[in-house]
Amino acid sequence: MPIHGRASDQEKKLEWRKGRASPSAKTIRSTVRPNSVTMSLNSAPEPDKFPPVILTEPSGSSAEVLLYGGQVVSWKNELREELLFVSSKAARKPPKAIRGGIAVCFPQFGNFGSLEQHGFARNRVWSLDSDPSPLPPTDNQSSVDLILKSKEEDMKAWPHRFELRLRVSLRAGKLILIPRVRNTDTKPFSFTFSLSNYLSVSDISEVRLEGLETLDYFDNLMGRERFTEQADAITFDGEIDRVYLSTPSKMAVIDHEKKRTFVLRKDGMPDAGSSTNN
Ligand SMILES: O=P(O)(O)OC[C@H]1O[C@H](O)[C@H](O)[C@@H](O)[C@@H]1O
Repeated sequence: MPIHGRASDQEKKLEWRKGRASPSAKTIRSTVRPNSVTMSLNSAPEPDKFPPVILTEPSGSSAEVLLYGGQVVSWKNELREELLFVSSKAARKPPKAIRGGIAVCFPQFGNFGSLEQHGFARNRVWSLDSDPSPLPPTDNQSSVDLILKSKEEDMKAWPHRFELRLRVSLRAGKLILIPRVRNTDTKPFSFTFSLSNYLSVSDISEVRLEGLETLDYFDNLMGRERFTEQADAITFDGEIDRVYLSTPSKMAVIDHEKKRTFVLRKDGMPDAGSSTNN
């Protein structure tokens, strides 16, 4: 039964998940594009000592990226409309992860392993990356490069040396995230990874997700049992928490009430999670 009636600040969250090994750098690219959107790099000091990086671009859109978690916590279009959801209860400092925006889950997605839910990268303080090569240097207005390196304290739970990089670039109508993992250890390691996008939508009953038809998925609400999607598009009549397998490079989240479509594109991450969160 569809849910009717308004629920402000409801969100639709999509996750992309990947697993890889081998001692080399791996680039994964994902782009989220609403109907239209664009970003400058400024630092505005905040009392919590983790000043956000503000990206802007000429058409007036903007994004806010925190060193805490390497997390995008705001993306506004040229009309200054917020496109991402962040929980009003989220504290933007350790030790708790920020619930919302675009969370970087590494080296574990969800509870697919023995680490804390979604790994530790989302509640560590990242640094600005001064050497993003081989990616070309960015302009300072609309992109930022961040890095998280392995620390001794994390080696107890996950004994691998790594460098996790993230480039966030704002363009007209697009937000592009390029994460890269480098194994700086002497032995291979495996990991799972996701960029968890909390997209802001008007009313979840007015939203449909296209691109996952006929795919197999694990249903986290059914003991991770495997099913095959039968619907033409995913709609949300209640809580959903699934991981779809071998997903296409393009998916669309259509918000009928806001008359807005998010087009999600990805490279290098085979699976996609779909869940509702309030
Ligand atoms: O609340 P978080 O730790 O950020 O996780 C949010 C969600 O992430 C994934 O979608 C999991 O499959 C869900 O079970 C979980 O609720």
